[in-house]
Order: sequence, then C-alpha cells, then structure tokens
Amino acid sequence: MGQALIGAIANDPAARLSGALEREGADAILRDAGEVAGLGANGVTVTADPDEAFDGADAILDFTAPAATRAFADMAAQKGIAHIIGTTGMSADDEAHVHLAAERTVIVKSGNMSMGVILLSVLVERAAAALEASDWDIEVLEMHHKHKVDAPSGTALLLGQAAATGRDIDLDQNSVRMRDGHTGPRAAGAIGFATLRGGSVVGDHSVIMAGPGERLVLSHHAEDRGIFARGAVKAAIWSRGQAPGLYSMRDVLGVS
Ligand SMILES: NC(=O)C1=CN([C@@H]2O[C@H](COP(=O)(O)OP(=O)(O)OC[C@H]3O[C@@H](n4cnc5c(N)ncnc54)[C@H](OP(=O)(O)O)[C@@H]3O)[C@@H](O)[C@H]2O)C=CC1
Ligand SMILES: O=C(O)C1=N[C@H](C(=O)O)C[C@H](O)C1
Repeated sequence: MGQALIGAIANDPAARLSGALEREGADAILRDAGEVAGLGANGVTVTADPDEAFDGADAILDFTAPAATRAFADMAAQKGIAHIIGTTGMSADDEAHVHLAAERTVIVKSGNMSMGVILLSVLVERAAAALEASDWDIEVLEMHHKHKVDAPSGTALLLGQAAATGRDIDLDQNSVRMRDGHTGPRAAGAIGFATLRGGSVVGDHSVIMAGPGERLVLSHHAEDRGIFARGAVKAAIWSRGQAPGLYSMRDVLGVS
C-alpha cells in the first residue's frame, strides 16, 4: 500500500508527500520514495525513524500492522497530526487505544477506503433493515491475495457491521466467524463470515442475503489498490480543520 499511496499523492494536486516510513532493515530505507514506488525520484528519502517521517506532516497515512498503528496513534495525538488508519486485524484492545487517541486528534479509520465499498455498506445497511431477519440469512464472503494475514478482512467486518446496524443488533453477539464439523443448523438472525485466500486477488466482497426462494447478492470487486490509496488521500485532505474525534469514511464521503 505504501507504493500505491505515494502514487495517489503524486496524482493529487492538493496533496504533497512529506515523509515515507519503513521498518528498520527494510530494503527501501535511505532510498528515494518516488523511485521505490516506480515513479521516478521525488526527493523524499524513506526513513525508519517515525519522528523524522512525521515531521512537518499534516496527516499520517497508515497501512501497516496493529502494533505500529497503536504507536502511531499516540504519536499523531501528541503531535496534533491527523491519523488516517487503513490497518486491519486490530483487536478490541487496539480499537480502544485508537478511541482514546481520537480524543486528542482527528482520526479517520476504515477497513476499506474505497468509494464503492462505502456505498455498498450503505446499501447493505438498508437491505438488512428492510428484510426480516427470521426469513433472510446474511452471509459475508470475501477473497483476498495469499499474502493477507488477517481474517475476516476489515471490509468484511465493516459490511457485517452495516448489516448488524440495519437490523439493530450487536454484531459480536450475532456473528459466526467460522464453521467446521457438525455445526447444527444455522442460528436464526446470525451474520456469517467466510474467508477465501489465494493468488493476487486485490479484494472481492459479497454480502449474500438468502431468503425463502430467492437470494440477493450485493458485491464489490477491487481491481486496483489505487482505490484505497485515493480514499486515504481524500480523508487526509478532509481532515484539515476537523475537530478531534474518530471519523469514518462515511463522514469523509458524505454518504449515510
Ligand atoms: N483500509 C483499506 O482500504 C485497506 C487496508 N489495508 C490494510 O493495510 C495493512 C497493510 O497492508 P499491505 O500494504 O498489503 O501490507 P504489507 O505487509 O505489504 O505492508 C505493511 C508495511 O508496513 C510495515 N510496517 C509494519 N510495522 C511497521 C512499523 N512499526 N514501522 C514501520 N513500518 C512497519 C511492514 O513492514 P514489515 O514487512 O517489515 O513488517 C510493511 O512494509 C493491512 O492491515 C491491510 O489489511 C490494505 C489495503 C486497503
Ligand atoms: O489486505 C488487503 O489487501 C486489503 N485489506 C483491507 C481489508 O482487510 O478489507 C481492504 C482491502 O480489501 C484490501
């Protein structure tokens, strides 16, 4: 995602890359960030020092890992920099940490930054509200590339949350995250998740609403990681002048 972000910033006249961070020992350290992204030199040197990378920045675009995101949330809050979080696979404890940091700075956090997925979540919420839970079973199916380390995807959870909100139920209390063996029949009102991994799939998500004699399927297919990067840049630009708080991509895109 780092390379996609550098590309999205270069293509947006309202944005400027001020720093680029990688982990100590990574091949990209001390290289030109534009060259690492395959765009030609842009004069920004990749560093392993977060302080150096964040110095002078208005926003941090963070697509890393939960432990890093926790640490960067503290740094962003302390420096008063907006924190745009795309990292997924965060625990409840990580989420609570981010909530606390959002008391001190602007945080935009979303399991998916693309316009299409955010609109899909609105449609899922409406469909789930309209369809009787006793008749319509909701399953969220996702497939990603073989390098992905967390499951279900952040997007699948975001879509599951949209369905739960539409039904006015608690997702954690009603979700089935895996099935194996003699599971018994499906619990009425459950929201199920199924995960596929393989190849180079950028990100496919379907919310299946299975009713008596018919099936409604709402899907999104990501073809290029640029859609996530462009959303993150949009969020960073939007964050300017906002009051501290935890925001979603619905806030950024103005859809509900
Ligand atoms: N919300 C959205 O729209 C999207 C979210 N994502 C999420 O973004 C995250 C990253 O995805 P992706 O780019 O594919 O993953 P990668 O593993 O390719 O990239 C993550 C990078 O972050 C680096 N990193 C981790 N910890 C630190 C740290 N403490 N300091 C500096 N660098 C660090 C990793 O280094 P190292 O390899 O050395 O650990 C790695 O280079 C995932 O959680 C993914 O699910 C991805 C796409 C879209
Ligand atoms: O890891 C990925 O690649 C992606 N992660 C996000 C997720 O967990 O949903 C967003 C997108 O689907 C790609």
